[in-house]
Amino acid sequence: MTALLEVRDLVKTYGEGEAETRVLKGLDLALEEGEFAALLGPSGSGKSTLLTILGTLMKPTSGQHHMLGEDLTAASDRDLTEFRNRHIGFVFQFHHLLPDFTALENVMFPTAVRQGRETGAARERARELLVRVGLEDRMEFLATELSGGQKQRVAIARALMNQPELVLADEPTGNLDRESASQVMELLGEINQNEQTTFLISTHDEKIAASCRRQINVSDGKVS
Ligand SMILES: Nc1ncnc2c1ncn2[C@@H]1O[C@H](COP(=O)(O)OP(=O)(O)OP(=O)(O)O)[C@@H](O)[C@H]1O
Repeated sequence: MTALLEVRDLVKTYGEGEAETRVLKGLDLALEEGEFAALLGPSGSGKSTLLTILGTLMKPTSGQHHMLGEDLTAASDRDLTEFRNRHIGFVFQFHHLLPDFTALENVMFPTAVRQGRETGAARERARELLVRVGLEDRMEFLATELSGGQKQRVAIARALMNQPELVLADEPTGNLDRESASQVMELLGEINQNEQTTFLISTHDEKIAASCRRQINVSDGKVS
């Protein structure tokens, strides 16, 4: 296997002076292509902070960050945005769907906005993805007309729109009942198997973590 991403000696502090909180304290982590990994750790241990940095949405205070052979450590904000749009998908606990738009529009819009136009190809890809996540009969439903599990499926389809190599999921099942949670995990597992997409999934749920092939524990600012 080839390393998809690697961070070394990652440090992240929030605040300054007396208020300074050191959250990541020299964390090292490598993810191989095609991994399906759970990110575990007590509340406040820095899981979201790590995902935000791996997603290039925030820079670390210090440390190295490489992905797909690119050194992201010193990249400009503009380059990071482009890199993120091409290579990384996000799924959050609260799906952040646009309530007044349909499932199809929610999947298609981020790409359309980025491209500055709505292409037929984007619509086709969004349709395919919604079929893929089992929502072929809900494409034209408004986000508000969907169940929690269905909304999360839409969010997963949206995350896959640009065929990212890496999907970062922050508590993707945190808001779901047990059955919807295991369906969502099954779906992520299928996508991982079929498309070799790498997944890093933060969770507090031991069962969810056990269903992943690798468990990564964060404690005291490092991977233990
Ligand atoms: N923007 C911020 N400013 C200051 N402190 C922050 C900020 N974001 C997070 N923190 C602090 O960093 C620590 C780690 O937070 P983070 O959200 O990464 O933890 P987590 O492991 O994801 O927690 P949880 O499991 O509860 O979601 C916490 O102590 C938190 O208070």
